[in-house]
Parts: sequence; structure tokens; C-alpha cells
Amino acid sequence: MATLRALLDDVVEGAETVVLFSPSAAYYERSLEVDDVDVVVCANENDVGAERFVELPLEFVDVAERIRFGIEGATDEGYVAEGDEIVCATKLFDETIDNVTRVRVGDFEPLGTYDLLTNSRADPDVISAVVDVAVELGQKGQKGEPVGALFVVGDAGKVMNKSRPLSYNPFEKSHVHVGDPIVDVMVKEFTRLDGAFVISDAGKIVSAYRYLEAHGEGVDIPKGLGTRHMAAASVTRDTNAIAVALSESDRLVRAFKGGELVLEIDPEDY
Ligand SMILES: Nc1ncnc2c1ncn2[C@@H]1O[C@H](COP(=O)(O)OP(=O)(O)OP(=O)(O)O)[C@@H](O)[C@H]1O
Ligand SMILES: [Mn+2]
Repeated sequence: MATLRALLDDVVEGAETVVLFSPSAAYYERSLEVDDVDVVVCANENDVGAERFVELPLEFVDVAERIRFGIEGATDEGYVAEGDEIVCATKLFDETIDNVTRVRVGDFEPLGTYDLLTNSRADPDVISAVVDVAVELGQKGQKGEPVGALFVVGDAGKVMNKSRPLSYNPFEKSHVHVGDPIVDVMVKEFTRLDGAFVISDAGKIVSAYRYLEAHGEGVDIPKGLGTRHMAAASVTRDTNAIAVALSESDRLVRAFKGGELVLEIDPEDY
């Protein structure tokens, strides 16, 4: 008679590293007793005092995305390397670890999310909220019609210096932040006119309708993208901001950092 454990053994057989996502202290302690395996903890904070730790700035709802983020972080920190067979243990339906996934490091394209969220000036939650707004706008459009938008996030003082107003600034005297429920509505309203939204490191909407100085020198973006995307790439090369663009023509959401395209999302897949 075979056992279920024997059947499922393959999942963990020969793995060199286990990545525990947000484990309890007791779970982490138990993991240290396991022979021949390195333990990496991936969580919001290192409250279990793990030796190998990767910060998870967001509670990714999508488990595949959470795992990919964790692996990119672990690779960045040098805990794992391409070709390593690893096992990820995370929460899915329960509040305790109830899911085990085996992955070979390097078997999938990096998402770009890791570097974008962890190594940018703006808060990770702010960047993530802006990406969400852009994705939602991409899904719904403006009264069913596709709509384009550009959000420049972080280093707002410098971004304001390198841009000029195309119209009055509806956010002049307001104190709204991305993530406020009213913001979605306002943002949708203000995408009707040209220009970019400028957002501070902490998520305050500083301005709408900004025309960005865009030289295009030293930026390397895929051919076929127009001036909105060129401006997005340029501003991230000239400042410490990141930019999130929603294309009116191909309906994709793209993030730029350091003058480069780092993330491409199809809102329909979200
Ligand atoms: N320098 C800039 N600063 C701010 N917004 C800009 C800038 N250049 C272009 N835009 C905005 O991008 C809009 C679309 O321009 P364009 O079609 O050339 O860009 P694109 O990259 O092809 O974007 P899309 O894929 O949405 O068509 C413009 O109407 C304008 O609102
Ligand atoms: Mn265009």
C-alpha cells in the first residue's frame, strides 16, 4: 500500500531551499530542524528573526505573483540562484500555510514587479495602487471607449520642475491620495484632457495635466510606442520617479523606471 505522502513526496524531493511565506514563529522554528535545506522567509516584516529574509511589501492576492516576487527577491539577495530546485510554502485559503509549490529558479521571466516596488523612491503601496488604477481604467475605459493615461510617481518636486501645466490644476488645493475611493472617479474624469498625473512618494496627487519635458535621449523603449511612452521613459531617466502609462491604442499598462520599460500588464488578464 502506498501512502499519500509517498505520492506527493516528489513535490519536495531534492529541493535545496524552502521559501516560507509569512510563517508563524513556531512554523519557522520547526523548519530549522529540517536537514539539508536552507530556509528563506518572505514576509512583510522579519518578526520571526529569520537569517535569510526577503521583504514582501504587499500581500499579493495572486499566489503565483506572490511566489514569483519572493523568488526574485531571494535571487536578488543571493539566497537562491538560477537552476535551483526550491519549494515555496504559503497561505492560500487558510490563515496558516496550506499550499506547497515546487519551482525551478529561472524557469520564468522576471515580472519586474520586484525591482519596481522595492527599489523605487515612492512607497510600494502607492506604486501598487497606481498600477491598480491604471489597470482598472484599462478594463473599463471611458464610457466603453479605450482611454490613455500617464502617472508619474515619486520625486514630485523634481517632476514638477521638469514639466509645465497644460491646463488649470484640479488638485491644486486638494489633499487626495491614491487609494482614496474618490480618486478613481476623479482620475477617470481628468484623463479626458492631455498630460500626466504627478503623484508624491507618499501618494498625494500633486497635479493633473502636466506636460513633461521629454528629450528621448538615452531612453530605450520598444519601437511603435509614441510620445506618451517616450515622455514616461524620459521622466524616469531624468528624475527618481517611476511612470505608469496606460496606452489608448494597445490598451496595455506599462511601467518605466530609470528610462526603461520594466513591466507590461494586459488589464484583460488581471
Ligand atoms: N510629453 C508629454 N507629457 C505628458 N503627456 C504627453 C506627452 N506627450 C504625449 N502625451 C500624452 O499622450 C497622448 C497620446 O500621445 P501619443 O499617441 O503620441 O502617445 P502614445 O505613446 O502613442 O500613447 P497611446 O498608446 O496611448 O496612443 C497625448 O494626447 C498626450 O495626452
Ligand atoms: Mn498613439
